[in-house]
Amino acid sequence: MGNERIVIALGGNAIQSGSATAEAQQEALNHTAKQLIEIIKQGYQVAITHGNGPQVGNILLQQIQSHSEQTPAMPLDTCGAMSQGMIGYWLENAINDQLHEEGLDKQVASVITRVEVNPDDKAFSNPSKPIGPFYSEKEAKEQMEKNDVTFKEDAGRGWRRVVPSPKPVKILEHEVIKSLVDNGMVVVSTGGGGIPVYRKDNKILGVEAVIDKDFASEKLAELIQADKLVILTEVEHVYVNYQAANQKALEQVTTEELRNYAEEGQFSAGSMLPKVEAAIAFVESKPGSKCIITSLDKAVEAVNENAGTVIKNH
Ligand SMILES: Nc1ncnc2c1ncn2[C@@H]1O[C@H](COP(=O)(O)OP(=O)(O)O)[C@@H](O)[C@H]1O
Ligand SMILES: NC(=O)OP(=O)(O)O
Repeated sequence: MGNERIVIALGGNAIQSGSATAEAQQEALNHTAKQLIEIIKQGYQVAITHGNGPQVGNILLQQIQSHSEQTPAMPLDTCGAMSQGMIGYWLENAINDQLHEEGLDKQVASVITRVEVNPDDKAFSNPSKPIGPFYSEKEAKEQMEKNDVTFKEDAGRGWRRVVPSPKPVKILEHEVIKSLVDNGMVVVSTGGGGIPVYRKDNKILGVEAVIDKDFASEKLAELIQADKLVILTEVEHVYVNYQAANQKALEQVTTEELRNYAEEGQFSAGSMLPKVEAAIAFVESKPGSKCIITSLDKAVEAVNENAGTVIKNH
């Protein structure tokens, strides 16, 4: 098991579990890196991806709030690139410190990753990806009246701005990422689902959107021929009847069972549903592969299939 290749997708709380200050996020990532290092120590080849919903939303707000002729606001694709640089830098520091502390002779690198999307994706006319801070319903509705922005309720947690989230089609840097992993590097890539780009007249152009990191991580896992996709989030399991009196944790589940639960509407759009869809797509793309969805603190047990929701073909 230990020499398997795994893609580990870090969810929101692995980066920002409380305050949004640089110090607090770096602290959260130091904790995350401790889990990652335990996995690396077991001999797994690890490619790390991460979300950027809170961070890219905050960067966008900073652009809007300080916009002037001298300090022009940057577009959303560029904000995505900034979030990759920022989180990649923090992760490099955190993982580097842990490698050093454990005396492991390994290097960590982060790759600014562009992900091609279809400019005609229907998602461009239906913003759905929650980013940035949470607001009350009243605040959200006031902002929607004043500005040309959309807010939606996010899985019972409050209201957030939503932006288009086209499906990832192609990871432009996947060969670079694969060759780094092949050479034993710990690689951080595809941050925030990748920077959304499209091709026009043989040129690559950025587009204002935020790709779902679970879908992009699934694509990466396929392209680098990973054995496992591990999605780390806030909850220890995927549940049916989530938050109801008869809530039940899923421990071992087939893609067929999971698809049936999804069709029953068991998983919220924009939070658990993309993870479930990514899990099904990955497991069905490669015989014998598995996807595990669990919390950050269960990551070490989960890679060995001793915790979380393990999704498999049969
Ligand atoms: N059926 C379900 N089982 C487990 N969690 C669910 C379910 N439906 C919705 N959720 C919500 O999905 C959240 C995870 O999605 P999200 O916060 O978007 O992930 P990320 O960790 O990638 O930022 C959980 O914290 C939980 O609140
Ligand atoms: N880009 C993205 O999916 O980010 P989150 O996982 O933080 O929402």
